[in-house]
Amino acid sequence: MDVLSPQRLSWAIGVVIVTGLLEFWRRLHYHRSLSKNLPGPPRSYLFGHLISMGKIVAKQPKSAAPQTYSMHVKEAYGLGDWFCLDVWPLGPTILVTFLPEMMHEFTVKYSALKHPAVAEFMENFGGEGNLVSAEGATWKKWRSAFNPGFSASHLMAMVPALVDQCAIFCKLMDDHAKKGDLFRMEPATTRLTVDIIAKVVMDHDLNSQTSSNDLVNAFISQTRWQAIGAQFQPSELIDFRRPFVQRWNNYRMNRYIGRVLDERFADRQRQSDGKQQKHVIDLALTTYLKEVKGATGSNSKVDKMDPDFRAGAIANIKTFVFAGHDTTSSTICYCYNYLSKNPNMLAKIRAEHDSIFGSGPAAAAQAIKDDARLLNRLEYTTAVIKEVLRLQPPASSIRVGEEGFFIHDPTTGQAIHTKDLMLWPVDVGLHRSPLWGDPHIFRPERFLDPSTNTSAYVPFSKGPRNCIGQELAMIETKVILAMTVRSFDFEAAYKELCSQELRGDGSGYPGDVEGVQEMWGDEAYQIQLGTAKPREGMPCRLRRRKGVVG
Ligand code: HEM
Repeated sequence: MDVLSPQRLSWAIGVVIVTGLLEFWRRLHYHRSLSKNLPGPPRSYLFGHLISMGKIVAKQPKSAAPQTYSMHVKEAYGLGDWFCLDVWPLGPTILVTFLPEMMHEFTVKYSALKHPAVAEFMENFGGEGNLVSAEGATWKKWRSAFNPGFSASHLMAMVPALVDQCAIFCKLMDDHAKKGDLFRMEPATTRLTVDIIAKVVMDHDLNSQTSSNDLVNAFISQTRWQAIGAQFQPSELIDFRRPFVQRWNNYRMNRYIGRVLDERFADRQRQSDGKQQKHVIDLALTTYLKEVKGATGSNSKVDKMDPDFRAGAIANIKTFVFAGHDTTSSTICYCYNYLSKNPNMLAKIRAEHDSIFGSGPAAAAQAIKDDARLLNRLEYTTAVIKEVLRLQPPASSIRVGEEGFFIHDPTTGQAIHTKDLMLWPVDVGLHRSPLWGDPHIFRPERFLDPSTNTSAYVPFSKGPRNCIGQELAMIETKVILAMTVRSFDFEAAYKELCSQELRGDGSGYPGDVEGVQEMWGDEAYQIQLGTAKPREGMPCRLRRRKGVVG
């Protein structure tokens, strides 16, 4: 008998189709049962919340950052401060919360595991074992190894190097001011912050502000080709070039960082005094050498790096370079934008810099180098940065629920079983919650008032998985503001998006002027590009302030 007879083939195909449909239906039923008794927008059995979500997304600017959608869903459907979004099969069933008490339950009181979407996102920016998505013993090992690299004393010691990078940035901004040209601020702050983080993490000069650097070019390309799952643009999922470009970029990053790591390892083997340094790269090597020598009980030199260790170290250095620049660069852009729109606050921050560094901006760099502790006196500047991070937080934590783990509505006490839910404390929602009184208003003074309730303020997340680089981010943003806000007047130039100067700048931004062009009255709304960034890279013009030297 013919094994592959037409009848048998039809039966086989039929069985596969029916099995597939049954499996689809089983999963659909399971996901719908997760969201069945939870609050959320109007829902249907077949589409879950997809239709309700789609209506909201359609009213937003085309490439708005997904983290902003949940706020609009809440407003449009009159929901409370936590609710469910069942978007299966496009994604997992999400429990969104804007409540600090609820977030506390799964980030501080109990640190739930990161959602698999985090590892998927980090795959192309870090890789296996990276600190952001690693768990358990691997995370613990790396976090405790790297913590000393972010101690206050080490960061203060790094300040002169930061000032040198900022001086290059000031020179570039001065050139723009002299030309009076139209340019995008985000690519410039990205190159500044990536040069800073490479210095802090690898003790290495990338010089990307003034020349082309392969590592930085690979990072920028990787961000543009975004990991699947970070953007809700279906067209991106079907671009056949994506996996090839991402792999190529990963190869370039690994090759570059691998070379720096190998050189450092060789240098270290040459140094007989085993000089203790606190750059992330040195801390990684110290951990390794301790492990190897501990295991063999030997004091002799270790000639070769174990390939597994080397891959883990590269993944983590890459992660630091990514996480350390992608978020801070947009924070700096937003600082300029908010200050330019609020002249009273601009005057206040300038007055603070005058009083602490003396009246000429040129003197600030040397003053900071001489005494980095001056940065601790910048109270108003700190409040401005905090307020920028409140309104425009670049990232949130995303966790996964588990069997037997419940979180609670703090008002009603309702217990929610978290199994198979994505737990998303959306920073934008927490930061624009009614708890703040005037949530959509830029008012740095709130952070100077001890009576302000800041429990919902979580730009760096909370608990053991909070941001390891938060102090560095604050320090570098303070340095850059201290060295620039008194020299230049900044003006966002969204009205000039169609200009040839921007269209031909090779930045990759789309120059999109179709459809809705603002969110919460702000044209510089966040889009998703790596982490959340100012739309169109914040086109702007700079002018040198009249009568100011330096
Ligand atoms: C304004 C700047 C920054 C913001 C808003 C920010 C925000 C965050 C947030 C929300 C998390 C938690 C992510 C999660 O739970 O999945 C995080 C984690 C992390 N951040 Fe930052 N970050 C900033 C700057 C930096 C810098 C400068 C560095 C590098 C030195 C850095 C390195 C990291 C790392 C390695 C983690 C993972 C920590 C862990 O899980 O142990 N970040 N950051």
